[in-house]
Amino acid sequence: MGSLGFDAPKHNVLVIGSGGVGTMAAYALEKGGRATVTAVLRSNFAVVQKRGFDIDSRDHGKISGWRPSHIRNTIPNTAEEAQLQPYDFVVVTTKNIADIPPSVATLIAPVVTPGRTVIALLQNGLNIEKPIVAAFPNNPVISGVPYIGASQSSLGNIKHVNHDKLIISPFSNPNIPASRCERAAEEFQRAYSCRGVTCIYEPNVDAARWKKLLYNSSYNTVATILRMDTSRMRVSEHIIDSLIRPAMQEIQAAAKAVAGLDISDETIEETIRIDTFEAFFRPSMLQDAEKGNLTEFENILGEPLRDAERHGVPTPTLRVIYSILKGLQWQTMESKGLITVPQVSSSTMKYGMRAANGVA
Ligand SMILES: CC(C)(CO)[C@@H](O)C(=O)[O-]
Repeated sequence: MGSLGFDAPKHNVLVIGSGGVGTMAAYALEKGGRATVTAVLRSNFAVVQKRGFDIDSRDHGKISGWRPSHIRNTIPNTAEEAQLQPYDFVVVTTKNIADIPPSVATLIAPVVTPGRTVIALLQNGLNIEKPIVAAFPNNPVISGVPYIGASQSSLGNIKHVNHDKLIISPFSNPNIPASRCERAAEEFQRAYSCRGVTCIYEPNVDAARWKKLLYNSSYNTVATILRMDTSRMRVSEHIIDSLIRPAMQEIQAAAKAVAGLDISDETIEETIRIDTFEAFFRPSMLQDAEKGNLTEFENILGEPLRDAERHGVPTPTLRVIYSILKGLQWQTMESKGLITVPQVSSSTMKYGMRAANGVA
């Protein structure tokens, strides 16, 4: 295990992304005492450099002025910055926007030491490991499925409303022994574990990922379309009965057909009630949309939908939700200048035309 650096007193860990999930991950890793964390911050860098994070956490209480061991406003380059030690773990907590570059693989390339760095994807969705395993064939890639309800309410202010439960699993990588990926996942689970959080090792990555999709494919997506918190959806009843539960049941059928998993009806009902009424929780995809950001709808909904359709599972609810979200993503791309639509009507302006930059 020496080549993974697991014999060192503390792991050298890089956390990329410092919103709710990333900051709480950095906090748990430092609190656990087995990691020295460097966090890569973007929009909140100046604020956090000056006064640290203010965290209001269900598990850790109110913490003022907290910073991880090191913060940076750029992704390091371990080949060019001679003073940097190779990272044992690179933890990715950014949103995974599969349809728009730069990809996660491009983002992390400068910090992955071939054959050494363990890449931990603390992100939602399905098949997210595929491009990472392809780009870094000799590095273990591990899965983190967060249940945490953490968000950045304003720059440097983190609100964390659900108990932090993180499910860690090895992704399969045909190029390296399964036991190496398992040991990497177990070691990360140990490093993340600290008083207040529940970090669980789940050997079956499909079980962890499909179960979380119940929530993400339904609540995240419908909340984004309706701009509505999950408490109001439950009060309405019909949103649950005609959209949320049917979407979850389609994920349940897909999980069975695609991965052989049995998700019970009881699990669906528990997932419908996972947020407390008092939280008036706005799922992360809705928060992204409200900030005018692109959403990770392809990994959260597109991938399970395509897998389901390949296996002949009927998915009428998910298909409609997906099509609307694809339209919303198109609008966001236009507002960000990623798509240019001609403003003057012409003979070339027609159904299916490619927009000026070729994206349509
Ligand atoms: C816990 C959760 C599934 C529901 O609030 C969500 O907030 C999350 O992804 O942490």
